Amino acid sequence: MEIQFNNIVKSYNGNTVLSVENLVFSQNECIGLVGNNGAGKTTLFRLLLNLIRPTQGQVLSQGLNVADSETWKDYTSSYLDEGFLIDYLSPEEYFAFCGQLYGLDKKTIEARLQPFETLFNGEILGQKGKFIRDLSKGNQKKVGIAAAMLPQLPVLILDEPFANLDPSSQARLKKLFKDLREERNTLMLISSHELNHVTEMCDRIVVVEKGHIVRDMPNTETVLQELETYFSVI
Ligand SMILES: Nc1ncnc2c1ncn2[C@@H]1O[C@H](COP(=O)(O)OP(=O)(O)OP(=O)(O)O)[C@@H](O)[C@H]1O
Repeated sequence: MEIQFNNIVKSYNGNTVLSVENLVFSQNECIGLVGNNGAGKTTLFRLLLNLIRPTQGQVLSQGLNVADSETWKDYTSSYLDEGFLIDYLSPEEYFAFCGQLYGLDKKTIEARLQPFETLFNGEILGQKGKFIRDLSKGNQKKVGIAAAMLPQLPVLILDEPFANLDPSSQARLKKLFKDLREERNTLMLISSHELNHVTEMCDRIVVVEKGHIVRDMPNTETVLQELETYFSVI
């Protein structure tokens, strides 16, 4: 799997919010995208998922422009925000809906949700009469992440997966991500404001600042300190 940002510019009313000359994400990499509010992280994800079109340039997934080809949808799953959910469904119904898209039967869906049991903490499944709209923000996020991980596709994109989660849930989610990476080859792209989470689980850190990639580095022992210094002084 390879995703490439090729001379990308995204502007709104002449105001450039993202400008990326060349950025490549490759097979099996776990990339942590960090940056302050408004840096351009979500914009980068939205371009990659063809939710918005670049003003200039192309995002290529396996060499094909995501704006022209549908092929990337076969191997890419994502959860950016609650807009991905269907509020009037129960979590079970939503998982069934998402599973069916990928041809998963009921048993397989149940089996694949099993590892999420501790993360769900008895608050997601089996809640009679509770729909997604009735869940807390954190629990809605858990539903969205689990649904994105359900089809076990080679590319997984998650925007701020740790935000709104309590500390135990964050630790449980990290464990799920680590297990996923040990079990299968996945190109994982996650954004986070929480530097310690990304440095704990990613092998490459990309820093976005005011629409530009200002750092792109392998995760080494000194990276967390470097990032903390960087974010405390900019
Ligand atoms: N539809 C739009 N019209 C105008 N400006 C936009 C639009 N969408 C995004 N922007 C701007 O693009 C910039 C980047 O936003 P983006 O959501 O990508 O940041 P982010 O790094 O994800 O921030 P956060 O950490 O706060 O989620 C921001 O200045 C935002 O206001």
